[in-house]
Amino acid sequence: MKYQTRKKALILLADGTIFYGKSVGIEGTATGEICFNTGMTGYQEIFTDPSYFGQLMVTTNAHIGNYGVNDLEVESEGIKIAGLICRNFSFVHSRVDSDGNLLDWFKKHNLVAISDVDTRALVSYIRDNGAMNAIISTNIDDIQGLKNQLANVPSMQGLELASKVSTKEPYYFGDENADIKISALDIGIKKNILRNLAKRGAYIKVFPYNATFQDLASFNPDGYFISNGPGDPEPLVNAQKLAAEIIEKDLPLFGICLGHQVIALSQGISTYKMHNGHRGINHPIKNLLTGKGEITSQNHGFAINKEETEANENIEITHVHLNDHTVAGIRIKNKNTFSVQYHPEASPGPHDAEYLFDQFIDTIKKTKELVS
Ligand SMILES: NC(=O)CC[C@H](N)C(=O)O
Repeated sequence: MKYQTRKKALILLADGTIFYGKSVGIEGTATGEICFNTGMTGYQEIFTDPSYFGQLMVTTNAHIGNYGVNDLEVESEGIKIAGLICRNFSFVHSRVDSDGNLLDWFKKHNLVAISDVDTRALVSYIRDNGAMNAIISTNIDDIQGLKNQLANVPSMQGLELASKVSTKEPYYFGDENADIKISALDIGIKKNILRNLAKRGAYIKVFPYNATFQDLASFNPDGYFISNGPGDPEPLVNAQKLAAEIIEKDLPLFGICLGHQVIALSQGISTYKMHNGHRGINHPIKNLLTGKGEITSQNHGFAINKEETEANENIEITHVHLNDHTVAGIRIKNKNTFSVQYHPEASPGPHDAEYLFDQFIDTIKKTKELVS
């Protein structure tokens, strides 16, 4: 498609600010909370990460689409972001193992995407003014109509979205003859978490968001896992109850991101909406148990309350985010539960934190030895 012939498109923020750009070719309107990801690679993994459900993504990488798409580089079936806002959109791509073009993939999923936006100005604006809802559209003439539509978009605070992306039916992942069995609660699980567990010798049964402890326990697992996912963790009362039960019974439990927040809530620690979340693949973390630094992949807009965590004598803070000192990891003292706010499975991102999967498998093995 010729650059000059593309339709004008706009981004209208909840505070009335407007940014203009050009449609990449799919006409329409999309709404959600606007957020930005600073990763320089991994757009396809980001677009398919269920944690982004309900969010309009601004990519700070100046080029999107240049390496095409690959059917294997997905974190779930289908695109999960609500819409894309970028600087330069590549209508041609070049990469030996790509299976196709990003625009064709967007067309297949009917994703509204806007390019030629001054993303540096937009990101600075939302960085300074905080997370907010927005609407993007190729119908640029009826601003009042768009404002009315935007006013009806629910706020991310208090929003339950896990049920929208969770599996409807339980399913299995990995080798059924594996030594270790894990029951995973899917509140928006990324595939690479399952790949990381399976790679370490686990056979996993994945359960829907509303499964009970009895459901998960019926698989006779050696360990339990609570996944990442979209939305506010607070309304996820079923998952919190499940976490509390697993912890109470002192069974091995690992939680990532939304799962980490659910575990904290189950122990009476509150969560809050951050001014702007952490979304990128170079976030520095300090592991307080080893003193070592890690560069990590992150994607979250909520966090757990630090003062309450420090004051809770059953919980130890194991990791902190070095940019803003928010809590990045916890463990329950004298129990086999730990969780992190970031993404050890990366995809995209660095692999510094993969040791957490080893730690989980070791915890499971030790508990198994004690039981047998
Ligand atoms: N990646 C995630 O699990 C995100 C958790 C939660 N939806 C948040 O924004 O904080």
